[in-house]
Amino acid sequence: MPWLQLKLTANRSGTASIEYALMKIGAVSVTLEDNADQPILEPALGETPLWDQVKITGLFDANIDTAAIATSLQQRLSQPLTHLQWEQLEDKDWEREWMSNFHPICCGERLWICPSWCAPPQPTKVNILLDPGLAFGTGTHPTTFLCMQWLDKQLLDDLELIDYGCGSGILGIAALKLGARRVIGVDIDPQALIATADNAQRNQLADNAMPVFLPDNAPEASADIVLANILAGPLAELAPILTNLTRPGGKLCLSGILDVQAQAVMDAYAKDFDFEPIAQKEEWVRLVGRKIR
Ligand SMILES: C[S@@+](CC[C@H](N)C(=O)[O-])C[C@H]1O[C@@H](n2cnc3c(N)ncnc32)[C@H](O)[C@@H]1O
Repeated sequence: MPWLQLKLTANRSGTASIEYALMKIGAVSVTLEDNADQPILEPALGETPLWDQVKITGLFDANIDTAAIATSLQQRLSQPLTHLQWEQLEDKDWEREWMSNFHPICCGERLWICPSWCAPPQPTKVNILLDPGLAFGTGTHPTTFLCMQWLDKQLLDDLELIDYGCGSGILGIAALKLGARRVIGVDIDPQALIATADNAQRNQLADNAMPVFLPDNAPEASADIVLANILAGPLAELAPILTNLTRPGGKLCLSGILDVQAQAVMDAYAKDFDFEPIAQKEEWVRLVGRKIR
């Protein structure tokens, strides 16, 4: 079934009321995007909290009366709306749309990520077979790639790791296939825990090699390496927890951080960690620190 998208732009102050009005008049979803190529910055780190100009898209069933919807939207708002644009959107299997962009990826000397439906191009390398399902983590995103590149260079034999914010389980599974003894996966999203368990099985890992937990149920025992690819704000907030989970002398690998946010995140961990030089891919950085006490 095709859909209709109503597109319009608004300034920052008008966005919330338009979003609310669109939902009230029957939009099945509302999407907000930056209209001026400004980075997403998080208020917790003292940066600009929102974009100045926002592109708003309301998604509607194709059978609606577009003129009636536009009138009804305008009646709910105090500011006049201009440049309303309707576009048809063909239906697709949206949950699986990303699959067409997911190809085998080489992450260094040893490690490859392969979609579960592809034959590995280098069968003798360490291939991670992956179907992220509805969870984040295919390696196509720079934040995941930076962590995979780091893991590729580590000697992990017999080490214990924690993959905090495990998503598809990609990082923990890679660590296990590179020789780690055990990885604990933690995520706030139950879908991620399912995806991680499925991917661990797909990669023929032993049943108990990567147990997964919601944060409240996660074991408090520390590990040799803690990986966390989340976002700068949550990483800064999680500093006490991730610090406790890293053994003295152990390493913490943080990703999901924009270059402009790196210092603020390092500051949150500075008391307990010595950081290596920052690695960067596009506007994203990876921070690796050794726990000094
Ligand atoms: C960017 S994805 C990373 C997934 C995967 N580790 C990777 O590197 O591709 C971030 C994951 O962290 C999870 N997450 C976000 N906030 C969290 C929190 N406070 N505690 C645990 N997990 C969290 C999300 O549900 C998501 O699965």
